[in-house]
Amino acid sequence: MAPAPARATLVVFDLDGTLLDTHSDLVESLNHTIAALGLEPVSYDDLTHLVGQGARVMIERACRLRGHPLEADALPPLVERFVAHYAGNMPGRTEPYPGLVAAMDRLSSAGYRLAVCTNKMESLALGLIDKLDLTQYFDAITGGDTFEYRKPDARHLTGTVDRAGGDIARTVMIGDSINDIAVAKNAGVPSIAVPFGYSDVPVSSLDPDQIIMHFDELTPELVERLLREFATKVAV
Ligand SMILES: O=C(O)COP(=O)(O)O
Ligand SMILES: [Mg+2]
Repeated sequence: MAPAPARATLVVFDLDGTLLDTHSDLVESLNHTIAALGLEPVSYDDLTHLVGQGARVMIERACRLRGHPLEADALPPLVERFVAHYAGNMPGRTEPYPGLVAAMDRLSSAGYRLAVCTNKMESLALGLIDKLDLTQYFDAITGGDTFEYRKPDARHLTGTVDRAGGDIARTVMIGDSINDIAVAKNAGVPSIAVPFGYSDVPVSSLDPDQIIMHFDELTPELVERLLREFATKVAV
């Protein structure tokens, strides 16, 4: 019997702060949301401590930051207010980071599959990617509410890989913050960190396998080298 064809190599992207510079719209919708409680607006610098676990946690953290911890029943209407504002303004000022589209073209033409694994709500991720006309690049897009678990739980990444028809042994994860590097470590795949997103610590302290400063550096050669080096490391 002929051997089964090798499954495609998959590059999985985080969304906020990695694929897309979403900061203006996140700050604007968050401030619109907390203004309902009379709270002072937050700034871009605050965002690095607030983003990472989806809108619910971001709102909770922003309220705490403004000295107004929330009771459990206060949260759902605020989440609704955030989602309505954010979805209503998409794509707003959000745009892909420089060089992203060229990098995705380069990888796709070389036969690589691409996917998104974000802790953003799935509906917001799908809507935003669609508004920016990028949907056709991805074999799977999963959000923080797609499964019962989310980054840094390994199953969010392995579930994304399954949906994209990938192979966990031929997968690389790229992201801007601790959840992305941690999910890669938890799932046993190499990671690439970008320093231009929303990490509250320098990405080098997260111990990724590679840091790239610009998407020009994201090439098939880099992906192959990381997979090769990672396999050797694991085998030792
Ligand atoms: O929206 C968030 O809180 C996190 O989103 P990300 O996982 O795409 O960075
Ligand atoms: Mg991110």
